[in-house]
Amino acid sequence: MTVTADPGRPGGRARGTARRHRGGRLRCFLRLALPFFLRPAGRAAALKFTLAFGLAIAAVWIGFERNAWNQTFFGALERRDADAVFRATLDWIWLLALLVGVSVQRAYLERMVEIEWRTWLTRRLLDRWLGRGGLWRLESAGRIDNPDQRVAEDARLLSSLTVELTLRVLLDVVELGLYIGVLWYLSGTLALPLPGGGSLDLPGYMVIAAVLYAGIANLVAHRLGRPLAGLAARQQHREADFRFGLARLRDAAIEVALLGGGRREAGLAAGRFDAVRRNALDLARRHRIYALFQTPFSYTVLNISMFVTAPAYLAGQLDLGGMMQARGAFSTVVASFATLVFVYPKVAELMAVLGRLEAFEQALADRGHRLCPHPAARAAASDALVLEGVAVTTSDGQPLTRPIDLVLRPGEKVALTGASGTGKSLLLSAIAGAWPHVTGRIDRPRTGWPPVVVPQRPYLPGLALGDALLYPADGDLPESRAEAARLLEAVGLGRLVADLDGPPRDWDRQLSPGERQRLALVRALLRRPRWLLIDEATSALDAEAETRVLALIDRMHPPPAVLMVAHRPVAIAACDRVVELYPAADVPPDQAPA
Ligand SMILES: Nc1ncnc2c1ncn2[C@@H]1O[C@H](COP(=O)(O)OP(=O)(O)OP(=O)(O)O)[C@@H](O)[C@H]1O
Repeated sequence: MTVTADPGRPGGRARGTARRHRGGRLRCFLRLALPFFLRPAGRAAALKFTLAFGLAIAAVWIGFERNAWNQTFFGALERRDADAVFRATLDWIWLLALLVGVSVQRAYLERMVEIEWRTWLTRRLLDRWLGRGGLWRLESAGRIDNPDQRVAEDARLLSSLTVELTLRVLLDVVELGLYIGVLWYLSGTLALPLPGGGSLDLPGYMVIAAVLYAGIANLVAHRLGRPLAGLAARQQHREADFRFGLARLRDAAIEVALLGGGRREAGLAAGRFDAVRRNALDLARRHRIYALFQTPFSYTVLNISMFVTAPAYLAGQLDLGGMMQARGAFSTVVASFATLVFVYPKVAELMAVLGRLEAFEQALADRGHRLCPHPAARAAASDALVLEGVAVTTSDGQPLTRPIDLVLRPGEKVALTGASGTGKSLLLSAIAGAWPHVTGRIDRPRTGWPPVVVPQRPYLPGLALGDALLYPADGDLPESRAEAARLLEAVGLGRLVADLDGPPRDWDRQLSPGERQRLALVRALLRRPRWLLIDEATSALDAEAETRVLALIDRMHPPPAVLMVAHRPVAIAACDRVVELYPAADVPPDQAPA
């Protein structure tokens, strides 16, 4: 979770959305829809959508038939015609069965389209976020809040809201097309008396009235409902913060228990939930304001139709039956044309979702934060890692370390030391290409690069041990199984050999920090690195175990070149030489007063 300014709050947009421009959401929508619906799987989904639309129209037709059925049934009853009543009853059963079948199948097809599109969307976002280095790029830049929510929740909402709204609007268009001609015909020509005498002939006046009435209603809906999009975006943001906070607690369960922090965590989580609640209240208030317009509008459409059709009846253009028919047609035209009034809250939610996805896509596409390899790095002419005047800076360019020169040749082992917080881990990350804020020149060796890195915090995915030791490669262990077993024995984890082919386990929770560090080293050595960057990877081991584990590196053929961040004598002694890193603020030793 990167806490950024609330989207939705005036003047408080998330940084990732700051460069949003007009039409951005539409372009983002097209980018997320067209490539799917143009490919074969998407075309099949589009076909399903078309079928769902056809079934929705069929449901409208069945509705008409069921309406007409009333006349048949009650007419037969009135005539006391038992045969006709029986036939009408059979019709009723048949129409009901048809309606159930059509409705169920339509809903199923809609779900299918949603799932297929969401699957494509999710894979696309996962690939761009995780597969192409976006995860660390976005996290390190702090550019975007809750990317996990954008992948999990926003992709789901985008597909379901779009399918639902598109179907609804298409049906409204069909109904509008069906009824507008009927209404025009029934309207006839109204002679409007003019003040100075004479009259103005107004053809299709009911259509004009319906379009004006619905048009104004759409405008009012837009005006009243506009704040809903911002509020919905803020709600999604806060819900995600709340959920992420709870999920992160699960990783720190034992620490919270040992610190006795349960009550405090409950308070903190309640505080985050309070932000959810406050915005939910704002949202509810805005929905109430909106409903104060939408509800009377829905209820009065039929009544208004009475007043609109009455002049034609009074002028003798329509009989009572015609007026009733015109009322139905007028209401349908208004309701279809004023579709925005009915769907605005969902449109606002869709806008919020699109805004979040657009910001996510923009942040992912921002090559300004591309990390691997960073601009300072280039391939060396020689087979050595060469650093010339390299200094690490903060993301806003403040120097953290004094420049350093270093040449690391194959098979050499160099310890990188310095006070805590100097920037040793960041320098290692910069060499590996993961920290872009660096000055000076880094020449990567010609062969054997990229390096294998053993980070300070060992990360072991919750896979079977064999797979966790292959990570990030994806394959079978058999080739290196014997080697893995030998290394596990060598680092004192022989008891885990049986787990190599065992079920997935949560290694991060079930092993001690020292055991995890040893596993991380085993994993690194299994990759037979030529260049090894180690960040205090034996800090949790006792001196004897540390010596034993580090000796494994020397026994490799050929031994890798090692740059190792180290604080402790055992690790430093295992290296050929020591390079010290100083904070930028320190006075260089040669300039220090005697
Ligand atoms: N992702 C980050 N974003 C911003 N600042 C960071 C980040 N990681 C580390 N820093 C800051 O950069 C400085 C150097 O951090 P670094 O982890 O490189 O220190 P270190 O020398 O490895 O420390 P230690 O020996 O305690 O592990 C610290 O002041 C730290 O707060």
